[in-house]
Amino acid sequence: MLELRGLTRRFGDATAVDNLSLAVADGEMVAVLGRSGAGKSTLLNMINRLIDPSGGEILYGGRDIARLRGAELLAWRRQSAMIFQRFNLVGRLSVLTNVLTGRLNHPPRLPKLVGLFTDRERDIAIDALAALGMEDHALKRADQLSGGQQQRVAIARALVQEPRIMLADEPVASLDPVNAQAVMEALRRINRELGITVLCNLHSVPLAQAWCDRAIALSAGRLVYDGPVAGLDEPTLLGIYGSAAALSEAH
Ligand SMILES: Nc1ncnc2c1ncn2[C@@H]1O[C@H](COP(=O)(O)OP(=O)(O)OP(=O)(O)O)[C@@H](O)[C@H]1O
Repeated sequence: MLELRGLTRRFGDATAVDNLSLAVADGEMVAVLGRSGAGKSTLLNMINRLIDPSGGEILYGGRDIARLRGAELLAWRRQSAMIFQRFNLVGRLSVLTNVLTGRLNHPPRLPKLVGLFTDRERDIAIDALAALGMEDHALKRADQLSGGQQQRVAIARALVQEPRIMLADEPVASLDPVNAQAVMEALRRINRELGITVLCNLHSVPLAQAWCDRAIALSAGRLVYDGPVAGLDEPTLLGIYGSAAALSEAH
């Protein structure tokens, strides 16, 4: 279980995440909603420790993640894989090689730096591509794929880290509706079939309602909703987004 207690991040005088407390059970799929600037990215970046909290605790399995250093911090980053809006694949490399780069931080590291992956690692990478319906594309150059396919490869690259949690920051924001659905479906599948906890920042309320069980919503860094996506009725959404205009942008 992931538990946040009084989690806070300030940037100068501004408070991006403000005294946030909540728990996420293993295997949940949670949408993180809120207007632009509400603190969603800061939240995920703190969980992965790309950003250090100003205060509060991030507990996973009873350990305070906010205090990890060195090898323990690297191990945590492997366990809590991040997905970004930009897929950051290397276009001229094959899909399979891109996925294998997700293993670079797994020991032994030296052979991998010169491109030597074991057969087992190749099997893990192929399995990850298969879990995302992408195994037939393994030998193509990454830049030959559509945006949605590239994002699924990026998710496969994250999967080979063998994470417990997937932190997805606007994973479909740059995709057309068809590709956005395919990527959300892929996240849902790895959540259900592999039991990986998914926290997913989304700009689209309908996508959250279609693919997630639970939503949490932030407004100016504060938690303003935490409950089932079915509870996101019009008055609740107006409260989260502040105005009908802001809400209509989230549809
Ligand atoms: N490195 C930084 N330095 C200063 N302020 C920052 C920094 N990162 C975030 N902020 C501020 O913190 C607040 C929350 O930003 P954050 O990016 O977490 O919001 P968000 O909900 O993810 O927004 P978006 O949906 O636009 O990505 C904003 O006011 C932002 O300007």
